[in-house]
Amino acid sequence: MKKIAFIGGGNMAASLIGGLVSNGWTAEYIIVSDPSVERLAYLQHTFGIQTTQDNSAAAAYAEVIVLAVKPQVMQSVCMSLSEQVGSQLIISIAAGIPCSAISQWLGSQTVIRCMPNTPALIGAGISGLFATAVVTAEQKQLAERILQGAGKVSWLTQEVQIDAVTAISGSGPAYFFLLVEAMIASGEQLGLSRAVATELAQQTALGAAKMLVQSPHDAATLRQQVTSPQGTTEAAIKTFLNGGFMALAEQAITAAATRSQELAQQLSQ
Ligand SMILES: NC(=O)c1ccc[n+]([C@@H]2O[C@H](COP(=O)([O-])OP(=O)(O)OC[C@H]3O[C@@H](n4cnc5c(N)ncnc54)[C@H](O)[C@@H]3O)[C@@H](O)[C@H]2O)c1
Ligand code: PRO
Repeated sequence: MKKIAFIGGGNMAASLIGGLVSNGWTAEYIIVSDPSVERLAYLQHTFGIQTTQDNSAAAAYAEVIVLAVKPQVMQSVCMSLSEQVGSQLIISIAAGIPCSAISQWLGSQTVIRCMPNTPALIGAGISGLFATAVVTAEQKQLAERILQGAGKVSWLTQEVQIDAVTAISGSGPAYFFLLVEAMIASGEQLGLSRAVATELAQQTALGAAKMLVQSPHDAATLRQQVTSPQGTTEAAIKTFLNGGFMALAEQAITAAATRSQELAQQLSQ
């Protein structure tokens, strides 16, 4: 078991820490640094881990450093840690920041870039991972063990693929939440109470997601199985498709990937 430091203790760090602890990682081997005293108190209370406001102390303690601050502060955080970084494995979860920038700011080549997603909080996430050439097979295994508590892990062969991962699974939960918001609003308009519309939409999302992962059929077949000829589903699906749903979804997801590339250009200069 390795000592892990999380630099930044926000939502995503808490999701990953929750996964680690519930998978049996010793809480005393995890330290998190964050400027917010309240946040640290919450993390300490919830997971029993060590906490500090001093990023350098956390980095010096650890064998693995997980960079979990917002992309906009990553440069200053990394540069202030360069003295403490030696042989540790670095795992960055920041959107848009390339390994080359992190290596340059920290003075370390041993970098894995990772794009998790918020279902990590309940162990149902998926992370896309890219390792630089110097990262060993053993270090890749260690990164997998750290991230598996949060869900599945998928290795990428080219760093540029992280932009697509960000657009599909990183941002993806928000697309489903948006559809559920629209379903609840429509349910209310059609005369249901908000509570009933919410329960119907939530359980439908859960059932559909479970079918997607458990059924041998693909999404299109599952959709066709709900859609009776000239029935109610067909009326809705036709309205979606005639309104340009497929093109709009592709446009939206491409916008996320493009934004990931833009962040990489802006934040790594
Ligand atoms: N939320 C997501 O869906 C998601 C998904 C994948 C990747 N990410 C990436 O994860 C990273 C963290 O995102 P989040 O959603 O957890 O954000 P967040 O705002 O919840 O967490 C960021 C944390 O960093 C702390 N912080 C700020 N300045 C700091 C400093 N100088 N040193 C140490 N800590 C500092 C903040 O107090 C905060 O607790 C981002 O880089 C984001 O791109 C987020
Ligand atoms: N949340 C981050 C963003 O919106 C990265 C993927 C999900 O930028």
